[in-house]
Amino acid sequence: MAEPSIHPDRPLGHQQRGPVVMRRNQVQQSTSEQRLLDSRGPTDWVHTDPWRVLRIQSEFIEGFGMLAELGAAISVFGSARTKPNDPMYAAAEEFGRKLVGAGYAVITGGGPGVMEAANKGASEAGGVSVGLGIELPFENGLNEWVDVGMNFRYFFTRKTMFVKYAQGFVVMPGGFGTLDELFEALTLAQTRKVTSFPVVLFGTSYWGGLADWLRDTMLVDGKISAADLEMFTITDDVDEAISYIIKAGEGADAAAEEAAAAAARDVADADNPEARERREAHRLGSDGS
Ligand SMILES: C/C(=C\CNc1ncnc2c1ncn2[C@@H]1O[C@H](COP(=O)(O)O)[C@@H](O)[C@H]1O)CO
Repeated sequence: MAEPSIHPDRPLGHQQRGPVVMRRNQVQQSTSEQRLLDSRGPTDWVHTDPWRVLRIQSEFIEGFGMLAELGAAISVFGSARTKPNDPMYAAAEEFGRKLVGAGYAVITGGGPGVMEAANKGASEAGGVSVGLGIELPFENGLNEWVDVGMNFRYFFTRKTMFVKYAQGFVVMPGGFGTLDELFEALTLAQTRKVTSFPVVLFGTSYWGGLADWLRDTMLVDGKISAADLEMFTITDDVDEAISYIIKAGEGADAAAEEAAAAAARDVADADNPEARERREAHRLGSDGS
């Protein structure tokens, strides 16, 4: 015997799902909501790609939500293995403190080593100390100096946050993870996927060999251009690094203001072409050309 219709106003053998009509043997015996609320049934869908896409989306949403109002920030990258007695640990801590002094929030990977040191310096200086952690098989969790943090499941979502919310990068000595983050930043800037930002490689003896190879091999072999080598600077001086970042930030602000003024002029000129001609004539007259 047929089950009674769950929609008293619709006949058996007829089903409407949004704009879709189903009749006769196409009628589903349960509603979407029933299936959503029913905990029985197969669970392998949690390991399927469509479900992963939703998890990835939710990481972007959580990350964007957490960082949207962060303000100016600098990402500090570097080895997870740097010990507290290493001079680079002290330097990263100094970076954390001085970046906060210069008005920046500090973003790290939220892990141990250099990340912990930079978070410690930033937190102790009373600034915003951000940790974007990553779930790893040998999970350590966020270091204790992270004041605003999130643990990401996916490296690529997390890397988007490092780039989207930072106005510059400090790269301390590190391994594969650090190189990955450095070259992601350089590639995005080189391909104009992001506005160019300052990148400081800290530690001349550590990074010097890499810089030499980039110049003597990559550049000579035509795999990069000379301008690409100007996307970063190398130093052993924290104050010099911070001045470089601040100066680049001022340059970027001035360029953004000029671009906004030019856009406003374009809009005004579209309404008033004579004003544009007068301005152009004045410019040509005043520089003598
Ligand atoms: C290796 C150990 C723990 C790893 N824990 C990490 N937690 C958070 N972020 C990490 C971790 N490991 C690497 N990263 C990211 O890569 C960069 C450092 O990698 P490297 O290979 O050590 O240079 C760093 O900036 C992080 O974003 C146990 O000690």
